[in-house]
Amino acid sequence: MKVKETIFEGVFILEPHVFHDNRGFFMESYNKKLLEENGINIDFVQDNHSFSKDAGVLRGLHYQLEPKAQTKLVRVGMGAIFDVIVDIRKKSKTFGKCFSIILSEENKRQLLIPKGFAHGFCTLVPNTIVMYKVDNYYDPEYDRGIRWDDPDLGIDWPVSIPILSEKDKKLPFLKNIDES
Ligand SMILES: Cc1cn([C@H]2C[C@H](O)[C@@H](COP(=O)(O)OP(=O)(O)O[C@H]3O[C@@H](C)C(=O)[C@@H](O)[C@H]3O)O2)c(=O)[nH]c1=O
Repeated sequence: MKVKETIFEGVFILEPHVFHDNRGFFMESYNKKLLEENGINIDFVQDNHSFSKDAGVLRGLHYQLEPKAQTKLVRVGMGAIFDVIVDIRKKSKTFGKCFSIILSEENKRQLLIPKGFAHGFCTLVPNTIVMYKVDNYYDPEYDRGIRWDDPDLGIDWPVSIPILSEKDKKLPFLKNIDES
Protein backbone atom coordinates (compact mmCIF):
# COMPACT_ATOMS: atom_id res chain seq x y z
CA MET A 1 0.00 0.00 0.00
CA LYS A 2 1.41 3.37 -1.03
CA VAL A 3 0.40 6.33 1.13
CA LYS A 4 0.54 9.66 -0.69
CA GLU A 5 0.12 13.15 0.74
CA THR A 6 -2.23 15.72 -0.80
CA ILE A 7 -2.70 19.51 -0.69
CA PHE A 8 -4.45 19.10 2.68
CA GLU A 9 -2.63 17.96 5.79
CA GLY A 10 -4.24 14.74 7.03
CA VAL A 11 -5.79 13.87 3.66
CA PHE A 12 -4.08 10.87 2.06
CA ILE A 13 -4.43 8.87 -1.14
CA LEU A 14 -3.86 5.17 -0.53
CA GLU A 15 -2.85 2.87 -3.37
CA PRO A 16 -3.06 -0.82 -2.49
CA HIS A 17 -0.60 -3.36 -3.83
CA VAL A 18 -2.56 -5.52 -6.29
CA PHE A 19 -1.49 -9.12 -6.95
CA HIS A 20 -2.74 -10.28 -10.35
CA ASP A 21 -2.78 -13.91 -11.45
CA ASN A 22 -4.71 -16.19 -13.79
CA ARG A 23 -7.75 -16.16 -11.44
CA GLY A 24 -8.02 -12.42 -11.16
CA PHE A 25 -6.41 -10.36 -8.40
CA PHE A 26 -5.94 -10.04 -4.66
CA MET A 27 -5.30 -6.95 -2.56
CA GLU A 28 -5.40 -5.91 1.05
CA SER A 29 -8.03 -3.19 1.02
CA TYR A 30 -7.34 -2.17 4.63
CA ASN A 31 -4.43 -2.83 6.96
CA LYS A 32 -4.54 -1.00 10.30
CA LYS A 33 -0.88 -1.67 11.13
CA LEU A 34 0.34 -0.36 7.79
CA LEU A 35 -1.59 2.88 8.24
CA GLU A 36 -0.19 3.22 11.77
CA GLU A 37 3.33 2.89 10.35
CA ASN A 38 2.47 5.94 8.26
CA GLY A 39 1.26 7.89 11.30
CA ILE A 40 -2.44 7.26 10.64
CA ASN A 41 -4.15 6.01 13.80
CA ILE A 42 -7.88 5.59 13.40
CA ASP A 43 -10.39 3.29 15.05
CA PHE A 44 -12.97 2.56 12.41
CA VAL A 45 -16.33 1.41 13.81
CA GLN A 46 -18.70 1.21 10.84
CA ASP A 47 -18.44 0.07 7.22
CA ASN A 48 -20.78 1.64 4.65
CA HIS A 49 -21.71 0.43 1.20
CA SER A 50 -23.71 2.35 -1.39
CA PHE A 51 -24.86 1.35 -4.83
CA SER A 52 -25.82 3.90 -7.48
CA LYS A 53 -27.51 2.49 -10.54
CA ASP A 54 -26.92 5.40 -12.89
CA ALA A 55 -24.02 7.56 -13.98
CA GLY A 56 -24.53 11.12 -12.71
CA VAL A 57 -25.79 10.19 -9.24
CA LEU A 58 -24.41 12.83 -6.90
CA ARG A 59 -24.34 12.27 -3.12
CA GLY A 60 -23.17 15.12 -0.93
CA LEU A 61 -21.68 17.22 0.28
CA HIS A 62 -22.06 15.57 3.70
CA TYR A 63 -20.52 15.69 7.16
CA GLN A 64 -21.48 15.05 10.78
CA LEU A 65 -21.10 17.68 13.49
CA GLU A 66 -18.85 17.19 16.50
CA PRO A 67 -18.83 15.15 18.70
CA LYS A 68 -20.09 12.78 16.00
CA ALA A 69 -17.72 13.95 13.22
CA GLN A 70 -16.34 11.12 11.09
CA THR A 71 -13.02 10.24 9.49
CA LYS A 72 -13.80 8.38 6.26
CA LEU A 73 -11.78 5.93 4.18
CA VAL A 74 -13.48 5.79 0.79
CA ARG A 75 -13.01 3.33 -2.06
CA VAL A 76 -14.83 2.04 -5.11
CA GLY A 77 -15.62 -1.66 -5.50
CA MET A 78 -17.30 -1.36 -8.88
CA GLY A 79 -17.49 1.52 -11.35
CA ALA A 80 -15.97 4.96 -10.85
CA ILE A 81 -16.61 8.22 -9.05
CA PHE A 82 -15.48 11.84 -9.05
CA ASP A 83 -14.84 12.25 -5.33
CA VAL A 84 -14.72 15.66 -3.66
CA ILE A 85 -13.86 17.03 -0.25
CA VAL A 86 -14.22 20.56 1.10
CA ASP A 87 -12.37 21.97 4.10
CA ILE A 88 -15.10 23.26 6.44
CA ARG A 89 -12.88 23.93 9.47
CA LYS A 90 -13.74 27.55 10.21
CA LYS A 91 -10.28 28.39 11.58
CA SER A 92 -8.39 26.67 8.77
CA LYS A 93 -6.24 28.64 6.30
CA THR A 94 -7.78 26.48 3.57
CA PHE A 95 -11.42 26.92 4.70
CA GLY A 96 -13.74 26.47 1.68
CA LYS A 97 -11.02 24.94 -0.50
CA CYS A 98 -11.77 21.69 -2.36
CA PHE A 99 -9.86 18.66 -3.51
CA SER A 100 -11.13 16.15 -6.06
CA ILE A 101 -9.93 12.77 -7.27
CA ILE A 102 -11.20 9.93 -9.42
CA LEU A 103 -11.62 6.70 -7.49
CA SER A 104 -12.40 3.67 -9.57
CA GLU A 105 -12.59 -0.07 -9.74
CA GLU A 106 -9.55 0.19 -12.02
CA ASN A 107 -7.22 2.52 -10.12
CA LYS A 108 -8.28 1.04 -6.72
CA ARG A 109 -7.32 4.27 -5.01
CA GLN A 110 -8.70 5.13 -1.60
CA LEU A 111 -9.16 8.57 -0.08
CA LEU A 112 -8.66 9.15 3.63
CA ILE A 113 -10.79 12.12 4.73
CA PRO A 114 -10.27 13.53 8.23
CA LYS A 115 -12.93 15.13 10.39
CA GLY A 116 -13.60 18.74 9.42
CA PHE A 117 -14.24 18.02 5.73
CA ALA A 118 -17.49 17.73 3.83
CA HIS A 119 -17.55 14.86 1.35
CA GLY A 120 -19.45 14.10 -1.83
CA PHE A 121 -19.16 12.15 -5.04
CA CYS A 122 -20.67 11.79 -8.46
CA THR A 123 -20.81 8.46 -10.25
CA LEU A 124 -19.09 8.37 -13.63
CA VAL A 125 -20.58 5.07 -14.83
CA PRO A 126 -23.74 3.06 -14.05
CA ASN A 127 -23.72 0.39 -11.33
CA THR A 128 -21.16 2.00 -9.06
CA ILE A 129 -20.45 0.63 -5.61
CA VAL A 130 -18.78 2.91 -3.06
CA MET A 131 -17.55 1.48 0.21
CA TYR A 132 -16.18 3.44 3.13
CA LYS A 133 -15.13 3.01 6.70
CA VAL A 134 -16.02 5.60 9.35
CA ASP A 135 -14.70 6.11 12.87
CA ASN A 136 -17.94 7.39 14.42
CA TYR A 137 -21.44 5.95 14.16
CA TYR A 138 -24.08 7.52 11.92
CA ASP A 139 -26.32 9.89 13.83
CA PRO A 140 -29.09 11.63 11.86
CA GLU A 141 -29.28 14.39 14.51
CA TYR A 142 -25.71 15.40 13.66
CA ASP A 143 -25.94 14.80 9.92
CA ARG A 144 -25.36 18.00 7.89
CA GLY A 145 -24.58 19.02 4.34
CA ILE A 146 -23.66 21.74 1.87
CA ARG A 147 -25.12 22.26 -1.59
CA TRP A 148 -23.16 20.49 -4.32
CA ASP A 149 -23.42 23.52 -6.64
CA ASP A 150 -22.43 26.19 -4.10
CA PRO A 151 -20.89 28.88 -6.34
CA ASP A 152 -18.31 29.76 -3.66
CA LEU A 153 -16.87 26.25 -3.92
CA GLY A 154 -16.66 26.21 -7.70
CA ILE A 155 -16.43 22.43 -7.94
CA ASP A 156 -15.91 21.28 -11.50
CA TRP A 157 -18.42 18.40 -11.38
CA PRO A 158 -18.49 16.10 -14.41
CA VAL A 159 -22.29 16.58 -14.75
CA SER A 160 -24.47 19.69 -14.88
CA ILE A 161 -27.80 18.03 -13.99
CA PRO A 162 -27.06 15.29 -11.46
CA ILE A 163 -29.44 12.81 -9.87
CA LEU A 164 -29.87 13.96 -6.26
CA SER A 165 -31.73 12.84 -3.15
CA GLU A 166 -34.57 15.13 -1.99
CA LYS A 167 -32.45 15.88 1.10
CA ASP A 168 -29.42 16.97 -0.96
CA LYS A 169 -31.51 19.30 -3.17
CA LYS A 170 -32.34 21.43 -0.12
CA LEU A 171 -28.91 21.74 1.51
CA PRO A 172 -27.61 25.22 2.37
CA PHE A 173 -24.63 27.06 0.87
CA LEU A 174 -21.39 27.11 2.88
CA LYS A 175 -21.69 30.86 3.61
CA ASN A 176 -25.05 30.27 5.35
CA ILE A 177 -23.77 27.57 7.66
CA ASP A 178 -23.05 28.61 11.22
CA GLU A 179 -21.94 25.23 12.58
CA SER A 180 -19.44 22.91 10.93
C1 LIG B 1 -24.97 7.57 5.95
C2 LIG B 1 -25.98 6.62 6.58
C3 LIG B 1 -27.29 6.60 6.17
N1 LIG B 1 -28.19 5.77 6.75
C4 LIG B 1 -29.57 5.76 6.25
C5 LIG B 1 -30.29 7.08 6.36
C6 LIG B 1 -31.17 7.15 5.14
O1 LIG B 1 -32.45 6.60 5.42
C7 LIG B 1 -30.49 6.26 4.12
C8 LIG B 1 -29.77 7.04 3.02
O2 LIG B 1 -28.95 8.03 3.65
P1 LIG B 1 -28.30 9.21 2.84
O3 LIG B 1 -29.28 9.73 1.87
O4 LIG B 1 -27.71 10.17 3.82
O5 LIG B 1 -27.13 8.43 2.04
P2 LIG B 1 -25.95 9.06 1.18
O6 LIG B 1 -26.47 10.25 0.44
O7 LIG B 1 -25.32 7.98 0.43
O8 LIG B 1 -24.98 9.59 2.33
C9 LIG B 1 -23.60 9.40 2.29
O9 LIG B 1 -23.04 10.29 1.34
C10 LIG B 1 -21.62 10.28 1.25
C11 LIG B 1 -21.22 11.35 0.27
C12 LIG B 1 -20.94 10.36 2.56
O10 LIG B 1 -19.86 10.96 2.71
C13 LIG B 1 -21.54 9.56 3.66
O11 LIG B 1 -20.98 9.89 4.92
C14 LIG B 1 -23.03 9.65 3.70
O12 LIG B 1 -23.41 10.96 4.15
O13 LIG B 1 -29.53 5.47 4.84
C15 LIG B 1 -27.81 4.92 7.77
O14 LIG B 1 -28.66 4.14 8.31
N2 LIG B 1 -26.52 4.92 8.20
C16 LIG B 1 -25.58 5.74 7.63
O15 LIG B 1 -24.38 5.70 8.06
